[in-house]
Amino acid sequence: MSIDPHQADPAAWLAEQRRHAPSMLKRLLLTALADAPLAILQAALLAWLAANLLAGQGRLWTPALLLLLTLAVRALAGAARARFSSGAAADISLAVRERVAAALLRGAGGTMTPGEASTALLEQAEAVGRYHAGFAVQRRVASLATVLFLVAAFAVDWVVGLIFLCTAPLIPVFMMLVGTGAQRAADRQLESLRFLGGYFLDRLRGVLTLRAFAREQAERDGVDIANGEYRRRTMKVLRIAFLTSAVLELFAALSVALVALYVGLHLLDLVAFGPGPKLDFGTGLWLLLLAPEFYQPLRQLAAGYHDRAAAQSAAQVLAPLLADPADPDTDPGPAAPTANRPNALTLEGVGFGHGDGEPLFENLDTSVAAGQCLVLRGDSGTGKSTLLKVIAGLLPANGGRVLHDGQPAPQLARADGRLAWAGQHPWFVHGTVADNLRLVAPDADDADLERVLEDCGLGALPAGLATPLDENGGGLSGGQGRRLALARALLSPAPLLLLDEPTAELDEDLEARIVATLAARKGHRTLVIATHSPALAALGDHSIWLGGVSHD
Ligand SMILES: Nc1ncnc2c1ncn2[C@@H]1O[C@H](COP(=O)(O)OP(=O)(O)OP(=O)(O)O)[C@@H](O)[C@H]1O
Repeated sequence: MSIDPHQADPAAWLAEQRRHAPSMLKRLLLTALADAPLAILQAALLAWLAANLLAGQGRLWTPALLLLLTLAVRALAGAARARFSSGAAADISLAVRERVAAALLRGAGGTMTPGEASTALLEQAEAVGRYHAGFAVQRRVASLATVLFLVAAFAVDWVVGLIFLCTAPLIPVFMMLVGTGAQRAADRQLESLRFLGGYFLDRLRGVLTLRAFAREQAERDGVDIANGEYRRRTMKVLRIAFLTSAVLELFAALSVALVALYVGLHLLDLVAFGPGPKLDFGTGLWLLLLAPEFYQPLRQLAAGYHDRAAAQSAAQVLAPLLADPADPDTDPGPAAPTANRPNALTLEGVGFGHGDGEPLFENLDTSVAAGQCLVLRGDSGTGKSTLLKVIAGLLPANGGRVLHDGQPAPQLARADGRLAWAGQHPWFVHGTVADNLRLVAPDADDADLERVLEDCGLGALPAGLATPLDENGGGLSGGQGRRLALARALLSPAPLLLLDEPTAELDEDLEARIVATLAARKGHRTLVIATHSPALAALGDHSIWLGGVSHD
């Protein structure tokens, strides 16, 4: 994946995502904060009721009714909290998912594999929502609730307050200790999921080829291995999560036992410190009931700790992806076309090489006026398609620059209809020929569509405009598919057309027709054509030879 993880600060980006559900998160926080005072009240009412029962006093209705009321309010607050929590998680995940989808459509994902893209859209967007509705809220709730419980405990018995104060930090300290390991395990799990997603998708796409070569069993074994690795890494994350909660349960249980021991000894007058005679049965029971409630928010915080690790791993990928300047939140939109349009296309010292290898081409200079035709020629593999991609902004030039109308070239996906592309392996939507043509000209009538099909030698399709096809062009021959892509580019209103071998593998008559069609478009559109065909190359006002050797 070509995303630079240093483009954006993942931690700041992650924190910022709470803006997608501000009111839901506020309501969630309020209902979550209500739990601690209600727990203190519930424990007090229960202790009051028990003390009155034990003392045989008649005032049972008041504490019993108040207790029922508190239990009901607490249950309602819990239900509301669950509702707001799932609502906030869904809102945030949806907003992040929409932005990820838009970024991927703009081409911001660079060379992300399909598996990486689908993981970003599904699991990683989900992890961000889960973190904000879970751990991030619980962190604030736990700190405020802890202070409230401590104040209540210290106000009644400083020894119990001290036990709470000394044992509470054990939980966050332990969480920090396991934190690095948990983060590493979450990263590795996510990496494995991304790999598995891509691997599985690739095999599904190529299932017919695999079957033809009798490779099903070998590939099934491959999927099993990838799946086993994902399972192993998931189990590691779960092991850390379960182990963490088990240790935290132990801390909490020991601390509750300590409070119980102190209260018991005190009630038996076996300890000589603490508030002394003031600690009666009711107060002792209240403190005892308070103890598990005191550790509850911290335990919930710890339980959500692996959600935090998952969200941080997700942010490492999503933050740079969404830091693309064309993000709807940050992009002011494409620059308005300039009134002065001296050149439709200029290459200034353009060079490109894949990775660290030898440059495919360098120092290319040319200036193509609006309405002219630039032809790219050269032997197979010399870089014609690559140069088209650089001109389209699908690949970044390693040197020099490409100017469209005097402006730095936009990426194809962000060109806002200023350029159209017909590649060697065109993509179609699942539908009819008409559906695919109307992608670029929604208002075109059938006569317009039939005319452009005729121009591209597709006048005799079996079902005409209603001919069905799938996304790989299935339903048409390879040559027909490429000509349909050409027809789509011609139908689009884009002033600059980038065409990759539009006459490849055509017989002479069809080639002549395409050449005539493009000749008729010259003057109205600027054409850049990669081709091996001398007839098509003859249209060029300018040509670039790649590979250095001209065979003309
Ligand atoms: N993603 C990539 N990574 C590394 N090398 C690549 C990549 N894509 C293409 N190449 C290499 O770049 C070179 C130029 O490829 P390109 O498709 O631009 O050639 P071309 O001139 O259009 O060929 P043809 O006429 O056969 O279509 C080839 O040698 C190819 O192997």
